[in-house]
Amino acid sequence: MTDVVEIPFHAENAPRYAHADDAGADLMASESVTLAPGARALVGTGVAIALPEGYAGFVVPRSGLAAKHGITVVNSPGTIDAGYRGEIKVTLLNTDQNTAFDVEVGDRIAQLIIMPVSRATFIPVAELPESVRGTSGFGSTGVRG
Ligand SMILES: O=c1ccn([C@H]2C[C@H](O)[C@@H](COP(=O)(O)OP(=O)(O)OP(=O)(O)O)O2)c(=O)[nH]1
Ligand SMILES: [Mg+2]
Repeated sequence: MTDVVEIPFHAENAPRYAHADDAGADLMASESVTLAPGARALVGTGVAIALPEGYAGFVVPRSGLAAKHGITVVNSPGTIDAGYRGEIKVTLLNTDQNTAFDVEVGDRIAQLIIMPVSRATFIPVAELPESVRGTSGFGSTGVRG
């Protein structure tokens, strides 16, 4: 890690890095919920933070829950704005079509990545500068290989 950002928080359980050099700090559920197959739920973490100006938090899934149980975050990455002082919540989705998933209080349900972000000034122009890609996209280079 290159820099350490100090982030005031308000909660019982702080987001927690499992290893000192992890990018994501785990977020714990503050409530229990059962996700039926294919169901989603907005799950509280009990955590509120005050990010410094110029930073954002991104709520992303945990790969273990995804690979083993099909649990993901609907709006991944969920964006935590620097000015947001409310509780961080996680929109969990159970993509498994057959098996329900139980979330217990204290379970690590997602992780929070803190990143510096740029603010843009959008400048109206008649034409955009040329580029190699131009307007090609959406599989223009082929979808396999
Ligand atoms: O996964 C998420 C995403 C967002 N938020 C909180 C923090 C964020 O700053 C705020 C607004 O998020 P966003 O801008 O993504 O939602 P919106 O639907 O555009 O709501 P708003 O109109 O309040 O901006 O909701 C979460 O707690 N979890
Ligand atoms: Mg918004």
